[in-house]
Amino acid sequence: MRLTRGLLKRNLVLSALGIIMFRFSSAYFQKSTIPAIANYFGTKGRYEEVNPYLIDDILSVNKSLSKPPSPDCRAIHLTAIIRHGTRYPTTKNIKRMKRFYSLIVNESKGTYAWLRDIKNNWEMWYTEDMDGKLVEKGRDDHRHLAMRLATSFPTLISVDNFQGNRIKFITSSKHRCVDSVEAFQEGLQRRWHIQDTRYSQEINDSLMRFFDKCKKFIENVDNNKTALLEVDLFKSSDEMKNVQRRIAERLQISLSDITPDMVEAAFFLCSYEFAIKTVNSPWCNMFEKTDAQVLEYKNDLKQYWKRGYGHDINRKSSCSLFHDLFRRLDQTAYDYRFGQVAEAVTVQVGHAETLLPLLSLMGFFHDETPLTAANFHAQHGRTFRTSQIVPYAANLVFVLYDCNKGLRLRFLLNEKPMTFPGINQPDPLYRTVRDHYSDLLHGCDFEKECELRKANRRNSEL
Ligand SMILES: O=P(O)(O)O[C@H]1[C@H](OP(=O)(O)O)[C@@H](OP(=O)(O)O)[C@H](O)[C@@H](O)[C@H]1OP(=O)(O)O
Repeated sequence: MRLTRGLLKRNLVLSALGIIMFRFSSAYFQKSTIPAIANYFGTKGRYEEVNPYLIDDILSVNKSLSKPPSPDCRAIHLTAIIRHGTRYPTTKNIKRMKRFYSLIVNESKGTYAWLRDIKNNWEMWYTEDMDGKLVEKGRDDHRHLAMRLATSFPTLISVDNFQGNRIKFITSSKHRCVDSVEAFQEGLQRRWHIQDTRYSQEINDSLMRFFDKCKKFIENVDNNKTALLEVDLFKSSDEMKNVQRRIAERLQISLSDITPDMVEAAFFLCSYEFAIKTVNSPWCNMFEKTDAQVLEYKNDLKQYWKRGYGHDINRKSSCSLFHDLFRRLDQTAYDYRFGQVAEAVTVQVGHAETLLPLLSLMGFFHDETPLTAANFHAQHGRTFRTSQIVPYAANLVFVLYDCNKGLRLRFLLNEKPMTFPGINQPDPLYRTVRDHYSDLLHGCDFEKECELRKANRRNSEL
């Protein structure tokens, strides 16, 4: 009897050790497939790099998220504004990637092992029809996000609310967003083990692609070649020239062939192979950390001047989404006081260029010194770092609570609590937030902000 008990104990200890070793080795393996430059991919970065704990357990949640501000508080509404999941490159970048790959195959004389690997074992598998479509990993991004949010906010993201049509879905018309919403709904169905009752979604580009409807943005930024002057200046900066020179030397290709666009195409190949296939491909060995920091800054300059603080109209074009958010929160506050909350949850899916202007309008990630081509070295500590703000499936979550002392508003970015700029307390009273943004709430009129002045209109009519 004692012998059996001893054997049982030994087996239990051995199997526990086996589980620990397996988890350690699989976590180690997963981490070892992560390129050293994975934190510099900007808007082409994985969500997992922003929340590394998800690498070990994709359904892991931060318990503090679901803890109400105080025991007397009850969550009454949640709005989530989410970027689509991981996608294929756009056609523009697939063309560049193809050009660079053939340059390597036909011209490179370099002898690095990773270079031989690219030339002998890697095949160009991207095709132009992929054009930014959602990939399977991108569906998983949204399925898992839905499951985590349902775990964190079970009284709001619930079967009853889902089947009672109190969870509303709104999306950009782009296929990557429509497919992301469907994946989000699949995630909820899996979480609750319910059959495939595909939920409807509202396609609303006025909300999720407001930048396409803002004449002043289209005229002054989208179609204005000088709007991204700082990006162009940085592409011919010494920092970029040094990256080009180092890449040309590693590849043993003429420097004149290694343009900034070609270097970025190789950088994107590394980021897409990793984001789509979770492969640390030989493309990543082409870059050192210093190269990646320069290419990250180039992308941040593009986002800053096209979607962020660079031009006022970038953030003003998001006035429609800003007002829509606070209209929903106000409506919930009213419904809750006088009856049942009709819309417990709103899930809105858009793009990096949906989230960044809204974050800028609300004052998040505002560096004292503007990002320019000339201050790359001074901006190493910048807060406007898209790698940390808008990876695939990035999400802004606003949760409204009813508490004894009044309504409170919690804000989470990528499942991390954030304080509103200028309101240095977590879960502030909702009226404090409304007071803080009163100028925007009483102004920020989309039609007025986006109206072309007569002079501009005369030019655009010429
Ligand atoms: O460099 P690409 O062509 O990938 O740029 C895309 C945008 O991707 P991002 O710059 O954000 O990585 C894409 O944004 P997404 O959030 O939908 O991925 C945008 O919709 C697409 O039009 C391209 O932006 P661009 O400003 O037109 O280059």
